[in-house]
Amino acid sequence: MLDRRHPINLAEAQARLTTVKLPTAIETIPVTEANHRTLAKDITAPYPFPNFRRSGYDGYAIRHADDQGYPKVFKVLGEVQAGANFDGVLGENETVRIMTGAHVPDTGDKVIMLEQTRAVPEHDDQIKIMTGSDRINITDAGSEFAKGQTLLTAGTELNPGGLSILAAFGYTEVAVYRQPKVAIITTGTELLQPTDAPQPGKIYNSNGPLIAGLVQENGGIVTEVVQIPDDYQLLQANLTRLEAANDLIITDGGVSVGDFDYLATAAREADQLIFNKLSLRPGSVTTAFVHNDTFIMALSGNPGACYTGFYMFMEPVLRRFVNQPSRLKKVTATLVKPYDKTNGYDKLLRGTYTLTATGYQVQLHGSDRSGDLGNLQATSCLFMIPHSPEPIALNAEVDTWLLPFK
Ligand SMILES: Nc1nc2c(c(=O)[nH]1)N[C@H]1C(S)=C(S)[C@@H](COP(=O)(O)OP(=O)(O)OC[C@H]3O[C@@H](n4cnc5c(N)ncnc54)[C@H](O)[C@@H]3O)O[C@H]1N2
Ligand code: MOO
Repeated sequence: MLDRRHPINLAEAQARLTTVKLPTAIETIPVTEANHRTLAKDITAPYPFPNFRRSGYDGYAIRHADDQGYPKVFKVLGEVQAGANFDGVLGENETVRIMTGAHVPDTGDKVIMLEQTRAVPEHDDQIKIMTGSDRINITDAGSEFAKGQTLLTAGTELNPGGLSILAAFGYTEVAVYRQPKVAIITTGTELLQPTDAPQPGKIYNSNGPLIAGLVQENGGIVTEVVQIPDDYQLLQANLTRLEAANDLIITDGGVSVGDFDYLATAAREADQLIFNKLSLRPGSVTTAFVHNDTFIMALSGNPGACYTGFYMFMEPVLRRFVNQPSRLKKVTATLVKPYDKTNGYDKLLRGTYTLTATGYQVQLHGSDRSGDLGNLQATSCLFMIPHSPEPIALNAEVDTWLLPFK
């Protein structure tokens, strides 16, 4: 029997997904592995930074009292390399040669740059400072961060800049949100293994690598990509097995109303059905449900629908798992290429965009068909043609989502 489904629109489907409980958790990992991970706790400065008075130049450290009457010869008490410390005391017209980044002696009040000095022939222990300097050329201890100051706040997605701040304070480990473990089940008796020879009626599994790449790119850990024929027992067995070891499951195909669309059956029997019909093309059959406490995103088998469905529904879930908003940037763009078809459903098309002086411009790139995949490489945005009995006007303003990593 054909079950009645209740289509909802994109916004409603996305809103429902934000209420799904996710098994988020915090883990501690090495800082060296924390790029693009989300901080779970504020990071504070364990000590002032810099934690010593630091020379900003290669030159000579002198006392204020001696900072006059140039040109003048100073006695050089020693040399302070970056990393070294000079324990002595500067007396009248005494100096130390000091390198950029080195600890300035407590009695040094100013650093005169090397370029403002001249050697004193036959007196290696002397230096002639030719002119003074308005600038101190010393970075004070604590001038960038005071002890206890917040360096990075919880919720920050770390990048190499943030990692360098952590490293600067000697942090080796950091508390971050755990990445979701994601299993992918592709379904279809028509699917060949990559090593199989082409056969009539059969196709290679292109959505498996597509979804796996998208999950990884958006912060998930792909634990398995399973390929099964249309078989309800096999599907159930795999769902049960993978639910036990994963945070999220993405399935692909078998979600429509056909005789072998077993994902639709599984969704009907789920603990919680979130939606199983969208008033949106492609991907009207896209389904979401919770089974054995695991969120399952059932994407359409049609490659174009699989792709748009991932970005609209799965990417925000993956990002929420690590406490981050979606990376898709929603903008309004001007439709600069005619699109003459009408549709009872809203249409989400694969496009390319440019940013001009007057704003974003968008156009369909390649095919608008759900079963086509030739434009997935070049697509840089998705844009919405709202349902209407009339074709959309050229230069109409359309909702557009700029895709990440494109
Ligand atoms: N009687 C109806 N038939 C269909 C309807 C409908 O409302 N009534 N909806 C159509 C629409 S719209 C879509 S979208 C598809 C959705 O189908 P499924 O998501 O259940 O996917 P399948 O039927 O399994 O496959 C659809 C298509 O995609 C190919 N496919 C499947 N898996 C892969 C893969 N891993 N890699 C590449 N291509 C794949 C599959 O061979 C089919 O060609 O249903 C319509 N039918
Ligand atoms: O829902 Mo389907 O619109 O062809 O992808």
